[in-house]
Amino acid sequence: MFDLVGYLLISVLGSIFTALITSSKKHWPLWSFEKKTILPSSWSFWARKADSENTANDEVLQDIKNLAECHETAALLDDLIHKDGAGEWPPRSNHAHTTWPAALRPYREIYEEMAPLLPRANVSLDNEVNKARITDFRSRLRKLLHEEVKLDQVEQLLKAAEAGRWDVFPRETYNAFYCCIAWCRHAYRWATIPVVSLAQLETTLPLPPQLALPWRYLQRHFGLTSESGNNMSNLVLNFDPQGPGSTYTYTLKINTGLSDDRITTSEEAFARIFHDVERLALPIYHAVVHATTAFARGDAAACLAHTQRITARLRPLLSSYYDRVHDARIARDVWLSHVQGFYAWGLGLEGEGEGDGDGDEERVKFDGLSGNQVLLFQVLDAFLGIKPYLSEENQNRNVPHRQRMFCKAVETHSFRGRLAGDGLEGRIQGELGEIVKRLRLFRTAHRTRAKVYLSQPAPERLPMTAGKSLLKADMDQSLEFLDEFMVGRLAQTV
Ligand code: HEM
Repeated sequence: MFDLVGYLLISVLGSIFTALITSSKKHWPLWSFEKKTILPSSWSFWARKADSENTANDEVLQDIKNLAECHETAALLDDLIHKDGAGEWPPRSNHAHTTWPAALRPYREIYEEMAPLLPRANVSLDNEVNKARITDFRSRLRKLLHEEVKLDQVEQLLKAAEAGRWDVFPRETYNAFYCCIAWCRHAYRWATIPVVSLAQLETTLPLPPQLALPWRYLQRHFGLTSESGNNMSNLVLNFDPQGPGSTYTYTLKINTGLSDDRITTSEEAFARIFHDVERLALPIYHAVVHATTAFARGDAAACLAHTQRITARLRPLLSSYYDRVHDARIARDVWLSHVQGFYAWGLGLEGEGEGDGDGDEERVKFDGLSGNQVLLFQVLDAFLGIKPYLSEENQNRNVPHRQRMFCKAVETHSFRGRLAGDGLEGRIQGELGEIVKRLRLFRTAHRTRAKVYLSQPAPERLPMTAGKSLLKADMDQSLEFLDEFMVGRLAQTV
């Protein structure tokens, strides 16, 4: 009897809450939850789902949309998914270029033609040979771009997107185009893989207008200032959900045509981690939003359940790193030369004309991609109240604006410092401590593994990481320099 009454009561209250969060209330920041009001809500539904690996993504996406009117964190996550993700997370990226607007298709066809010319099985240590390779690659790419691309038509499309005409330039096509332009820019930058010291020592590099002009629009859309690509443009968006097979297809490649499949499988295994991390992170972002919202309305039980979901989901997510960043999946002796170099950048101009060489720009050094741009770690740090790893300048260069906004909101609403030490809040505190422990474990393992990969011999080049550009004169000093960042971050992870 009690069960029935209790059930009815909970159902009625649940419906009231659901009606509230799906109501047309538009001013969520003004809608503050009354402290200590316990409202049954969709939390119990999601808490029950905590163990189910296969909770459908669209249920999560719909729930985030519903919550968007309740809390700033949900609104910003929803905005990120809608605008940068083309409605999904990881972001949708349509690489079926025959479906692209006609003016954009030559870029992908040029990629197909140039990609096999980029990698070399055997690297030369002779500067003259390398100079010829670089000059030849760049002039061929420039020629194709000049002959095939109708830049005014491309610009019309980019302007249409900027004006919100996503019917003309669908967001998932925009994402794949971003990836394609980023690939072409990095290919032009290095012109031969493995990367060689001659190219590393360049300080500026005027890019062909067909690669410079779209980049300005694309970077403006994503709210970024760097000349280099980033974790999103080059890695996460490089997976096509419409490819053959049940998994996402790895699309634009660095080492096309090389017969050593240790190189090609290592390249793909490395890239896939970044896509998988975002795929597995969606339920974590969702739980972060729920836990934050539950705390705001004073519902400690719900907050605890959602915090437990984060801990539970972290294990399989971090396994995508632990299970792949080792020699059997990503071969140590090929990663540095054949994979990592492409993602670096290490030069640039910043300012008015950005790369058009008219003298209004200031010479700066843009770093390339790094794991330090991965959204998940930034969200977890923000949630735990740990200050951001990247400086504001580097965030603005490499972390898309809407990702930054979501992290900022999570940081603003971080409640770790406001919890009581006992009762349910004490248990939340304990659960957050568990997340910190897992992050510390990751950072400890990462420190060791990164060092092993970076200390492989690569006589063709100078010490460099994609995330920190050219380093010290020798590898020992460089590793020491990098270790300071990693040790420093470990010390902050408390
Ligand atoms: C063999 C591959 C890798 C190497 C050699 C490597 C190396 C490094 C180095 C040297 C740093 C510190 C300097 C900097 O900020 O750029 C760093 C930072 C970082 N890396 Fe990696 N990385 C690798 C792969 C990954 C992967 C696959 C992830 C995650 C999916 C990742 C996540 C991070 C994060 C989050 C940071 C920022 C510091 C922190 O939060 O602990 N890295 N990495």
